[in-house]
Amino acid sequence: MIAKKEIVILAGTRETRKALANQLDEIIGDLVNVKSYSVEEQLPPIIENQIIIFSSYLIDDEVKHIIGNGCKIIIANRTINYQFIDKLLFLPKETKVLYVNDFPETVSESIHTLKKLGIDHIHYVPYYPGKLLIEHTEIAVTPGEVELVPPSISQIVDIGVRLIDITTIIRILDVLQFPEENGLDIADKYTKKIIELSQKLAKTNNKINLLNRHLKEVVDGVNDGILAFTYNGKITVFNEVLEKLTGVSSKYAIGQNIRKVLKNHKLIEFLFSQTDTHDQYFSLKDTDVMVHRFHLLKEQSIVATFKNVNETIEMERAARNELVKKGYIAKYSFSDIIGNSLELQETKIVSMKLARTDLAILIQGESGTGKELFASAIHNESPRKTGPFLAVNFSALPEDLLESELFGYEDGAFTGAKKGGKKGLFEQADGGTIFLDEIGDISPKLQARLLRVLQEKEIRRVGGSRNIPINVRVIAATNKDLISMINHGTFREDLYHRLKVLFIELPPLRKRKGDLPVLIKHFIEETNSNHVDVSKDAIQILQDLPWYGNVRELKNTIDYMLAVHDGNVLNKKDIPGMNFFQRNKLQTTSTNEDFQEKRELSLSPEQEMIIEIIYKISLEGKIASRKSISEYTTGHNQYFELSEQQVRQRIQQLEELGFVTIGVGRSGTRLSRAGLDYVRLGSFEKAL
Ligand SMILES: Nc1ncnc2c1ncn2[C@@H]1O[C@H](COP(=O)(O)OP(=O)(O)OP(=O)(O)O)[C@@H](O)[C@H]1O
Repeated sequence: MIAKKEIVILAGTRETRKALANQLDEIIGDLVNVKSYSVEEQLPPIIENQIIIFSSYLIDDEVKHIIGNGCKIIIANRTINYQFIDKLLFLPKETKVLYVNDFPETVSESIHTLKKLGIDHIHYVPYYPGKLLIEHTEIAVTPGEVELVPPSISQIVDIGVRLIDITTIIRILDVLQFPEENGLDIADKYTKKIIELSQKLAKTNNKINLLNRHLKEVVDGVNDGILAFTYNGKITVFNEVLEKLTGVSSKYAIGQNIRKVLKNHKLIEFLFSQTDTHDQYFSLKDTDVMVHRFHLLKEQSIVATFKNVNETIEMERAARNELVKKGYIAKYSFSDIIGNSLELQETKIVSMKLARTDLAILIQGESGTGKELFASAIHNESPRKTGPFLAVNFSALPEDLLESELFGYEDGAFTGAKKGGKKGLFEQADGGTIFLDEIGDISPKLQARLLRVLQEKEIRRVGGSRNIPINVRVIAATNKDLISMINHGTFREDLYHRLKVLFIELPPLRKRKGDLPVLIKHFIEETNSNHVDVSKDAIQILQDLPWYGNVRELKNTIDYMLAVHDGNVLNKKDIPGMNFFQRNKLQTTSTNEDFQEKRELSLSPEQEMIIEIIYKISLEGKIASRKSISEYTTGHNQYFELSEQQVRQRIQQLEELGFVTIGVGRSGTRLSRAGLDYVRLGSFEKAL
């Protein structure tokens, strides 16, 4: 085997030595052995009879002492390292860069090569150690001499050590006396490297195109018009929405000067201005838009967005409708309020008339009489029926929570406040109705705030400083006697008058028992149990009950009976036991109730029934003994069935209350004056 020929590389620095040795190894390594030394590391003793490559003529002085006899010196022509050239190609046009190398000669040589190779879109400022930095640059470009870059420069583009050019390589082969084919082969290898670079660039280019397409789709997909232009006025982004808004095609607009595309001088002035940071309204063709813009300092560009104002209003409306969907909807209308009694019919007729005004309404009525039902029906009958209907219950929430629920809060109003603040119910009910349920439970602090809202028709969020106008109709409801609260100083009279511009009083169910059969039928139908009937005696017993819990209690009773009944009929056995029912009218704040009211407060339905029985028995001329009372209950209503022992207990209680007197021996029990009054005043009209 013939020994491989050998060449020696002598370079100034280790970096250069390694890079050049690698390069030659890669290209002609299969033909020659490559040895390499650098001045910076250690040079060999005298070299004789060798082909020596100098990395540059500049090292001549430093290496000439080791060059012995019979050596052939080739000074390498060096060119830019094509592998990293893309780093320069990606720098924007006209970028000023500091070109850093070790000597003035290498610097000017390199810059010359770069320009000759067509990489002339950037502006090179020469720099080598010892040179004064006069011009300010942010980017330094260096062929592997990173440590020579002045520390003031933050961004370094290392384009790698300059490589030996193809002419030098061909010369080396020539001196080594390789045949011509070898040279061609090498040239191909060299070209292949350059093609690889092109491939790399093409790949990057593809990626960029893809990214650009993607970005264009994103920008076009956005609902707003988007515009970007350089400080010189050249348009770089012009999306589809903006095409529609302006009637100008993006193909024409992009690359064009903004002044040629948008004719509205005020708009252009606004887009360029740096002082006014607020958004502004403009008219584009026939659309009103809200324009927002910001500067991209690094890109020396301005970006602007154009929002269609009509669409924004439409969006707000949709958001409001969404609110309505989320339960802020008035579910009932007057046709849902069941009952044929004169009392209810009259109340409905008056309420319908009041609905059509825009005035505040106070609804008074015992619990379960349908106050919320009426409020909802009034809203649906009012001109605000397409707006939201929001209900808030003053007995359900603590004061602080109620305050922020009602009036909303600003960002950071309190710990845990949602970022960006929150709209309160008054703001959310804009254009609609707010129903203030159990208004009698409102705290003094909230009374003061509510009064101000009703007076000013403005709200101020918790922690906020601006007043927000509101357009809301107020319907309040209470089962408390607000007048007596005013007398006690617990309810503000001025607030009362603001709430009670109009007034509706809902009659309790016991005052309109005629409504019971239709209500019962309605509640049965509501559960889709249309085939179910109610027996006559069950209806009779139900009508006898005092219904202190009103229609809600009746509804619950029917639900119970439907749950426990067998077959197709609700019977008296399905009526729940006495404990199921509300025993008396809920405590109201009242000071001047009459005697009748007092008795209602203290008597349970069972006690009322016993009084009625005693009265009946005495009407028949008989003695109301424990036995006869007990028998009476057995015959009439199994749910009030009382043993003699139970009767004894009950009449003792009634005696304590002053409604009966219990005679000694066989004389039985009689109604007292109060007991007789109770029956005669007719707290309930029915007879057992
Ligand atoms: N006339 C009626 N017709 C049909 N359903 C009724 C009627 N009155 C009340 N209801 C029903 O009775 C229940 C109680 O009514 P609502 O909640 O409106 O009473 P309320 O007076 O607001 O009670 P509270 O004061 O306890 O809040 C509801 O289910 C309602 O639908």
